[in-house]
Amino acid sequence: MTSKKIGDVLLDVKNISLRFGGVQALTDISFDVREHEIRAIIGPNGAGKSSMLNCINGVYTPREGTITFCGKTFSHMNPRQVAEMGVARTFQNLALFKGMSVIDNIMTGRNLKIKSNLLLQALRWGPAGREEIAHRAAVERIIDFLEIQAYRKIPVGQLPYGLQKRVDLGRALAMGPRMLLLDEPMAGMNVEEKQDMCRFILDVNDEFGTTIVLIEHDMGVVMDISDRVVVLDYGKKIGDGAPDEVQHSEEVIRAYLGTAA
Ligand SMILES: Nc1ncnc2c1ncn2[C@@H]1O[C@H](COP(=O)(O)OP(=O)(O)OP(=O)(O)O)[C@@H](O)[C@H]1O
Repeated sequence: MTSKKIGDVLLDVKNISLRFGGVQALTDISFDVREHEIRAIIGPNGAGKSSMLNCINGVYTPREGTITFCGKTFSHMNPRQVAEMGVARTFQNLALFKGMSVIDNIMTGRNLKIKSNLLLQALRWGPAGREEIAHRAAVERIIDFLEIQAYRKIPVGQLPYGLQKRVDLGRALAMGPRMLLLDEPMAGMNVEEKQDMCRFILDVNDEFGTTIVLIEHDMGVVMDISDRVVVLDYGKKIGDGAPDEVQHSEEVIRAYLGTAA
């Protein structure tokens, strides 16, 4: 789609299988994500998309298979370790503190980067004070980038849903990720909010060089912004390729696109 430079493989998912009791959520899934790519994961409800994302960011431990990120292979990893390796994530059902302001919510994304101890932070003394100033500046840059300056001090719970999703993106960006996992970033949005979110995703990818893996149900969005698409159905991979290829695959049309609303 664009002339941007796609790099080497950043994430390599190999032969991942995952079960929940009697439910086979994922069966032998393999795909890769290249540096600077926007990679979509699509499929009908219950296809295994969120489970796949949860395997990548260490929330679920797959029964079989490996995940290699930045050349490091793991089969067991907790979410904190994954975050420390540079993977951030947004959630389908927002993971924000509704009573806290926009700025403080985004600041929580900096937690992993804060080095000074709690007492020094509380006193805002010496290095802790300087560190806090640097983190606040980073948060302000994200607020400007996402064009939410007017809402900085407002409790997130008072904002419309589309803006809350933008704050959730800001929280993830505050982690300074190399790869961003977005779980249905446009869900529940109106057309205008979707257009805004698309623009921000493309800008994050372009300006920060962040690699993006997203789950999305809106086919128009997926086809517009993705470089490559993985298609899951009943936990199996049934398609993988450029949006055009995937769109014209008979198996994909039968399983998903043909039945899309
Ligand atoms: N924590 C869990 N415990 C038991 N079963 C689960 C759990 N999470 C997911 N499943 C099951 O695994 C399968 C895949 O679910 P998953 O949520 O990954 O699909 P999805 O493609 O993300 O669906 P949706 O588009 O509806 O969000 C489904 O059959 C689901 O019921």
